[in-house]
Amino acid sequence: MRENALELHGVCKKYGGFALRNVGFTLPRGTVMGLIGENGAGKTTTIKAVLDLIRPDSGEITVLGEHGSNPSVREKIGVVLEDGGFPSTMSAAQVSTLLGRAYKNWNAEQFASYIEKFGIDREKAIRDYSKGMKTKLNIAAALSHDAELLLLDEPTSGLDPVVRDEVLDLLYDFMQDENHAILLSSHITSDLDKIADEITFIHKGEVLLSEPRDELLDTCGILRCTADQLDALDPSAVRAKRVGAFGCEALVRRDGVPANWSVNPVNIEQIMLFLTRGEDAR
Ligand SMILES: Nc1ncnc2c1ncn2[C@@H]1O[C@H](COP(=O)(O)OP(=O)(O)OP(=O)(O)O)[C@@H](O)[C@H]1O
Repeated sequence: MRENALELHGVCKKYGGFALRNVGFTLPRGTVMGLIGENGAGKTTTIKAVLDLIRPDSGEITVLGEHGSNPSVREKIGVVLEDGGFPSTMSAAQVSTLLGRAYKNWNAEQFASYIEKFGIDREKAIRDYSKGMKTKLNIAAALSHDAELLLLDEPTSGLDPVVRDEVLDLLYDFMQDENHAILLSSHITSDLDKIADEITFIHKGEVLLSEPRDELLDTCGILRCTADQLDALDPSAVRAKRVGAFGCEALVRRDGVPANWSVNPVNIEQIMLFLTRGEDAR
């Protein structure tokens, strides 16, 4: 069996008022995983732990079969970090020279072609870029050194819908190699609807679910019912609920609800809202 692109087991990291608690998930090669969660849930902290930019207090992380600090592994990871970036005085041409020294497999022609495709002036200093241009530069860099795993923190935020679609197409092309994998954090759930095979949902530093997206959407739904009906259900069928004065809404497993009850389809955004804001049922 092929090794996983990424494995996290029991990863803990404590800051003053925040802690990652027992974070664990597995990203198989050939898979795009969307890492979702509200602001401050711990997505960036998780990605930084994978990159060995912060040291977890405990737990194990394996990247492409090795420890993330291993230089040969770092070569194979393409990264876009929200607060990462290149010195603002540099131009795209200078970034290419810099990365040509950093990566053995740096492909200057490929980078130049992305830069041209994205309409970026090679000689312009990054400080004069728009937010979207900076993101595009970072994505071009991540895709230009023969990486096998992309770790992308909010790669499409700040991009207009047309460029967002272009970026998703590039990620789709990247995934044509079945050895490749992508972990991508995003608030833009419509992007995840287009590209993610798996969804990992992190809430207050804990993974609440990590499942194939289609299975999640097929097996779950929204039930609108009375409090008595909700109480009559097997508790294991109810993943989250909201109880109001005039009725209840619950995120349910379809197979735990009587066949003659109507269960509405659910999307990723609704699941995220339920698990974040609904009463915790499980
Ligand atoms: N170096 C640090 N020292 C102290 N606290 C930190 C540090 N880095 C992150 N945190 C805290 O950890 C929590 C999680 O932050 P993180 O950036 O991982 O969230 P996130 O899910 O990526 O959020 P967002 O969607 O807003 O980017 C936050 O409360 C943040 O303030």
